[in-house]
Amino acid sequence: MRSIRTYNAISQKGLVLFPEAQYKVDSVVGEPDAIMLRSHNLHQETFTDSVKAIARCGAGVNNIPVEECTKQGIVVFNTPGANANAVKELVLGGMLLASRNLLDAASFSQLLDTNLESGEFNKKVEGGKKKFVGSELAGKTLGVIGLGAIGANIAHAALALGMKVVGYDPVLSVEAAWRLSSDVERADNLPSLLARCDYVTLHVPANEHTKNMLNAENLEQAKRGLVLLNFARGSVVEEAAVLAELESDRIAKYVCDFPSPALMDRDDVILLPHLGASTGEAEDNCAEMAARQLMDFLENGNIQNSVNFPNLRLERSEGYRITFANDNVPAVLSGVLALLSEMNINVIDMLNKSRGEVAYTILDVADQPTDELLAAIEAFEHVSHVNTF
Ligand SMILES: NC(=O)c1ccc[n+]([C@@H]2O[C@H](COP(=O)([O-])OP(=O)(O)OC[C@H]3O[C@@H](n4cnc5c(N)ncnc54)[C@H](O)[C@@H]3O)[C@@H](O)[C@H]2O)c1
Ligand SMILES: O=C(O)CC[C@@H](O)C(=O)O
Repeated sequence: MRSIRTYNAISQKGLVLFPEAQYKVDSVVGEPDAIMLRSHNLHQETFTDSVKAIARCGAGVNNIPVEECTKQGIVVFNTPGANANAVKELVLGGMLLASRNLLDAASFSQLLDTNLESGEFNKKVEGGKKKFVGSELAGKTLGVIGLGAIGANIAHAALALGMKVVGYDPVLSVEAAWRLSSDVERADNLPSLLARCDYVTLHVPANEHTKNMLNAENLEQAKRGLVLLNFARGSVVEEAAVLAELESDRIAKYVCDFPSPALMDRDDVILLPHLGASTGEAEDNCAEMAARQLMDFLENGNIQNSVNFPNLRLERSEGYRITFANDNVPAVLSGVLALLSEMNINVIDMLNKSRGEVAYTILDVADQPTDELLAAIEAFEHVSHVNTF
């Protein structure tokens, strides 16, 4: 019986995929094979030796100590793209909240005096609406910082709304570049993007390279009246710089999915409670994807959508499977293959990939691996986490 320790409210659509006869899945299991979570912070936690994998139901992995996990041989997964549509729709909502003064207009309507007779009531409605005159998105320029799953979706939706789109993503993957419309203009740096855009939205991961990527220095270059949207993480903007530019009216509105005390009680800030991925559809997608990836890893040793291990998947053929991780140094795989050859064990199929300092191998062999064989592989210098399936 394998066990999965869960944190946060994870959609049942994902959890029910684990067959009850083979998996115990709950929030209290003691020595889990894997952890499944959403935004729970794992940075202060220690992992028992039983933990082989962690699956983040979502995109951001800044709540997981990924480097430490790599050192411990724990494979960390996320679910790329699974909540991208939900975030795209909320960002469009955020743009409209800002451009049409929707929150103030809605509270004005809620507070209308119900005791007025109908003529007076309608006069109040028609008289009040002048305060909420907005502007249209069509014809305006949107800057998208980070053109991955969410950024690309937003860029395409904005083009469909008649906006011009400028993108900035110096580390864009080839696959992401293929998905992107050629109508998205490229900015070579952040000041040039900020100077051209009426709206700017951030969709980068939170890490040491993106910390305070919008800051006092580059926000000074922003077009006056900018609407800034942050549905990435609080840390990607320098909050004090945003507040200063709100004071100077260079930034007209800041729409942010990550409330903080300094941002509260301001007419020019719209705060949402980390709601980007909170749709039934996105929660289902993320949980299903995370559960499938965990099962494929725990049952077959396949790795899909890992953020710290190489991604590799080998269809099960006949025979038995051995997997192992190793430091990415020469002669480890050849040593293991020589050992198999000495023991007269036929390799049916094989896959080996490396990522940074880690390599991972899947070997399908004809004979059932004995404990001695597995121990001999584990005894190789640089090899760890030998498994058989
Ligand atoms: N508000 C929410 O609820 C919510 C939901 C989902 C994701 N997010 C956040 O949004 C982030 C992006 O999600 P995604 O699914 O689009 O991820 P993704 O990996 O598909 O895209 C991220 C993009 O950022 C780019 N990037 C990385 N470093 C960069 C840098 N220094 N400058 C410019 N671009 C850079 C990458 O090349 C990639 O194209 C997540 O990491 C997460 O923090 C928030
Ligand atoms: O689980 C959530 O509600 C948020 C997920 C989101 O922040 C992500 O990074 O995918």
